[in-house]
Amino acid sequence: MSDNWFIGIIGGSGLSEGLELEEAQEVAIKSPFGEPSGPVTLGRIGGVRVAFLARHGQGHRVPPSQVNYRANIDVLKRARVTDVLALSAIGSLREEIAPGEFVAVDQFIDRTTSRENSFFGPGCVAHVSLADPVCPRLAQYAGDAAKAAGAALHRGGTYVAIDGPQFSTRAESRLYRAWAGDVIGMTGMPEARLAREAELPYAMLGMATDYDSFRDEEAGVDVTDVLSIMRDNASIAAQTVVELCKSLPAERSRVPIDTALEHAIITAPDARDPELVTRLDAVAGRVLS
Ligand SMILES: CSC[C@H]1O[C@H](OP(=O)(O)O)[C@H](O)[C@@H]1O
Ligand SMILES: Nc1ncnc2[nH]cnc12
Repeated sequence: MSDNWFIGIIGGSGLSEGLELEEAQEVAIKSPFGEPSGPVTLGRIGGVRVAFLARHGQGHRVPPSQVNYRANIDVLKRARVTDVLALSAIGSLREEIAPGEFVAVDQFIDRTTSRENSFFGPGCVAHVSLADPVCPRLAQYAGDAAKAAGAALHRGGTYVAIDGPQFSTRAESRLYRAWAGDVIGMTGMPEARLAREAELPYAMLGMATDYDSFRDEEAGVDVTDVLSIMRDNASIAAQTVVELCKSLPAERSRVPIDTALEHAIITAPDARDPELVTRLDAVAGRVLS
């Protein structure tokens, strides 16, 4: 029994229908940051507590730029998860990352615009470090779990986050390769930023569904191919979560990300906006109360 781990799983396009959890219970958790993508399913896998949230909602209703990333992270924090693993469909920007293969992402380039990308703001300003946006421990466990589930895994990779919903032009795809992007998706940012602000160790396993449109001789990305690879990957992704829960050590030791806000809030206590401070009760209550 590893009762001090509580794993939040954000299921992306390939996992909208959820995971099989023991003692599953669906709860609608309210957030002061608005509507999350849907209810959170709480349960256990082999004694480890798990909270599952479908990023695009049940039945994939929410497009990538309309996902309320703040509410999603806030409700997972309210559920008291200790760590967050995101499972995402990605396009490959590299010949060596073939469709069907998995990537334990470790860096992001954020090309998104107009998404709420911080819990903080006027009346409570905070600056967390994001140099290493992924928790190395969780990425290691998740990568090992993906391999145990039968995935071909690449450890490390830079994820270029775009708004979408359209796939990239050929010129954009070539540009992202020149920027040293390895994979591309529409959801990793601001999700990873917000997890850090909420002091939640975050890792992302990307499941390559296509080569992005950098190959001159090939047609561009086709969503039919993406969905077909996604369906093939879904059972490996679900098994990865099972393997992860099986592999966690009984005790969860603390990591620096657990206290990422320790010295991050720079607004003087008497200059803080009480309304915002109240909204931050789950995300930053540890340092604000
Ligand atoms: C259906 S392909 C495009 C879609 O898939 C990815 O979603 P997620 O990261 O939630 O798995 C990608 O980011 C796009 O939103
Ligand atoms: N090529 C691609 N671009 C952006 N998001 C994706 N998700 C899956 N494949 C993708």
